[in-house]
Amino acid sequence: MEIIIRFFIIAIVMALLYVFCSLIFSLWVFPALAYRKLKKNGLDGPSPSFPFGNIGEMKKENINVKSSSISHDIHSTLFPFFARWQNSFGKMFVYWLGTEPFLYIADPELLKKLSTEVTAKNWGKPAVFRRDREAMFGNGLVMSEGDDWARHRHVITPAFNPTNLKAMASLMVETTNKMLDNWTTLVDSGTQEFDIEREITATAGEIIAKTSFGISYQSGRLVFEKLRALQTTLFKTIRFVGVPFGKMMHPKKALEARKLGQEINQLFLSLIDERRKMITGSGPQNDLLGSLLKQSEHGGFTKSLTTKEVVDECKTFFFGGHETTALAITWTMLLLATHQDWQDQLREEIREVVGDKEIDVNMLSGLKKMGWVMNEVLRLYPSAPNAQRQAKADIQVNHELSIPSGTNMWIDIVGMHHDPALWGEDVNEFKPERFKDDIHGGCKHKMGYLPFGFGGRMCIGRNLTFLEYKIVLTLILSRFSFTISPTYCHSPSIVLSLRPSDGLPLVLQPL
Ligand code: HEM
Repeated sequence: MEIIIRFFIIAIVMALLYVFCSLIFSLWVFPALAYRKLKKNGLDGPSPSFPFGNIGEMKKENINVKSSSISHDIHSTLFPFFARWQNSFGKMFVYWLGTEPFLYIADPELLKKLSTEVTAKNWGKPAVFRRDREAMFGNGLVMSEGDDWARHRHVITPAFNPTNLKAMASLMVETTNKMLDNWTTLVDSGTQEFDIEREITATAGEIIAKTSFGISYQSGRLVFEKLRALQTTLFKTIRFVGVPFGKMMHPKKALEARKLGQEINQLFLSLIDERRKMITGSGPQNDLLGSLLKQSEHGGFTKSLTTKEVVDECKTFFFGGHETTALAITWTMLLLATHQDWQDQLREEIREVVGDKEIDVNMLSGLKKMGWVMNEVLRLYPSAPNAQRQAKADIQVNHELSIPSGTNMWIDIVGMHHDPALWGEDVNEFKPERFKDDIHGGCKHKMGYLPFGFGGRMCIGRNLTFLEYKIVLTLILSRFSFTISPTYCHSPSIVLSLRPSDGLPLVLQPL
């Protein structure tokens, strides 16, 4: 008996020792070794402290600046710590989120070199974010890696072919007109001020619900509400991403996020179930969900997605598909409200290109100035303000830089879009004409303008966005003029995407 007890105690001590050593290695030794390797390249950065890394400084400086005047110099207000560290360490340095070192990159030349060294399939996403955002994206296209990513991308790409996009256009027109009819009724009954962010987000939500999932906004509302609640739960609390056991600092929020994630999964599972029953019929199944299901039923082993993967893609598209586009249109409305000359120019262009005719997809390419405006808005206010990567193997960039496998990278898109060295001294001014004869807007480096990301992992939905952006804006500008409300407070903030913290109140006037 005594021997058994002794054996039992030794086993427990060994197990505890193993857990302790694993923790020390994963939280201390491995990150420190990776850091040393990075530093050998001559990289510097702010000094971290255990176990928070540089999170303390970042939180302290991250004050939500609200102002009645509108400055587009948002990098220094959104990321004051990055702006400060750039001044001290340059456009590439190492900082720490908890016990995870991150290579900060705002140098387009380095990105170009990395892109030639690493193919899309071999780029990973930082494990720390994959875990943190699991409830939101699961292992959908945004977060998947390697062969999984290639398979998902292969299955999803056909859903965005020009024929499918064209078929979505009439639903976009119909849904936008419904919003505008409602605005007309409200203006007639005395309302002048509208929260445009809320309006556009609801309409973009309705568009994605109809075009991607073949459901009404009403049916999709529960999903939207839960996704929004999940987004707020995940991104609005003081978070400790990368800090060991960071989720335990907000146990209630972590549980809430998990529960919301499971409820959203369940909602999508019933949606998929219903569509699976329909797919045996011969009706058109060319929306996103129809395409995914068709592929998973008939795509063959190498091309198919499991039901769990289809759910993850649905979440990714429900969220990514409406929020980013809605925000691009919202920021455009702000910039046009404060630049009446551009509002007039776009209206004139619409008169010339569309006239009194119904909008036709083929006309949209003629809206050149609208394209410049969109590019300039996405430069100043990129809906996706950063991109993240993780090296899946050692990367050697010429003889200059050696990045060890496992290195996390943070690509500061806002930082590059607001860099005077790349754009000139007028970098923070709204000047759509930059894009007149140049798709890079006169940026001194082709990789300095990345609103839709880069390389093979570039945004899969960008053509859908161009289509929706031009249709919604054309219809709004044809029926309303707008000015900024005196109650507007300029306070861009990041809740995963870049958004106006307090909405966008505009005063509308029917034309
Ligand atoms: C203004 C609108 C949009 C912006 C600014 C935007 C921005 C981006 C950016 C920067 C990336 C690259 C992220 C990275 O490299 O880590 C990306 C990827 C992605 N976007 Fe978008 N996006 C927009 C609209 C859309 C729409 C409408 C959809 C879907 C309907 C969508 C779905 C995706 C997906 C699935 C990926 C991951 C692609 C991959 O990794 O292969 N996006 N987007």
